[in-house]
Amino acid sequence: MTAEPIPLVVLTGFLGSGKTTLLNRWLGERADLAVIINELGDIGIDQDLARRGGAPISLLPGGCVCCAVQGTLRSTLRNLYMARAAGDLPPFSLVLLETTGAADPFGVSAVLEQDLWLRKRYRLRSILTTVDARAGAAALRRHPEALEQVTAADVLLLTKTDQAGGSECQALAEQLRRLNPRAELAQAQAAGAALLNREMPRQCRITGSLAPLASGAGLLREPPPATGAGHRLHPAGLRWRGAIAYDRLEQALAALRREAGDELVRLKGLVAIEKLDGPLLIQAVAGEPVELEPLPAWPDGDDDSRLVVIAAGDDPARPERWLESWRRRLALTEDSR
Ligand SMILES: Nc1nc2c(ncn2[C@@H]2O[C@H](COP(=O)(O)OP(=O)(O)OP(=O)(O)O)[C@@H](O)[C@H]2O)c(=O)[nH]1
Repeated sequence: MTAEPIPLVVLTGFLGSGKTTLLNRWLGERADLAVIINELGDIGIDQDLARRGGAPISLLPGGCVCCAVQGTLRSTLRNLYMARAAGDLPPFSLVLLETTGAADPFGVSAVLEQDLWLRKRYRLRSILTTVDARAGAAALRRHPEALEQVTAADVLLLTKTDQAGGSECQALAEQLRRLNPRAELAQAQAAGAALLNREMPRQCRITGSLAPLASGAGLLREPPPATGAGHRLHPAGLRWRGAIAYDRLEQALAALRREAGDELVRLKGLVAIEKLDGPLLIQAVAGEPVELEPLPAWPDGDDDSRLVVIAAGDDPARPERWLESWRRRLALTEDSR
């Protein structure tokens, strides 16, 4: 085999930090990408929001590529390579992997390092990490996953700078430089898809938890999970049929946020609303206001309403309970989970 390995770029960043938004922009700028989208839960929303264009998009639901679905990442990369070689896919020149917002990017590089077949055919080109200019500092304090993503980055991309004050951005930028002095720091808004071509010198792999370093620097206020404890971020999803009235949706959202408090780190949904043709896209990041956007049509003809919530904490069953309350509050009957 003489062909050059295909470059792989990892796009990571904490939950809701703007990965899919950036991915969509880049998909509009270049047509030579193959994309893999990894989602924490079984019900995907990002895949529906990703601008299709001509790019082949592979979906990896059900857990993080760094741990739960490492095997699926391996087979997805193999399949992509074989399909390209057989001419079944356009001759893409780069694979862009959007991780979940909870992923450890080193777990992704481990997949390539440990698999000889893949190592000959793919080359990790760079790790790009989005950091929310408003919510990023709190995420770094609360979630070890956010810290891992920042420390692993070759490029740190500040998102939502349009919503943050200058001093807020400045303070976060200084914190990021301290945490990862090796990484380049840029505004996501100014980062064009040409960034994907940049070859980053590969750093040595850091093994073991980085959390003690950060705790020492006074960055982590909450204890990190014990080694091997897995993520403390838990997804749950619900699908149902039937449109609901807009005011009932508003009430249900308010009740969900009251019940969940600051354990709710991410909420995404596509919901059928009475008198609307397409779905209402619902998004919220931590304590930020809920964003609602009517879409003109249901993606891929799948017109089930669906809602995904992601909770932080030690009780993996909590988000299921929030969705149970949601279902009862809205009297949803045709649950097709
Ligand atoms: N104002 C503003 N909003 C943004 C920007 N980037 C993303 N958002 C909003 O932030 C929310 C989350 O954006 P996504 O791109 O879905 O974030 P993500 O990192 O893919 O989210 P997960 O896949 O759930 O981890 C959405 O409501 C976006 O519209 C930005 O630069 N400015």
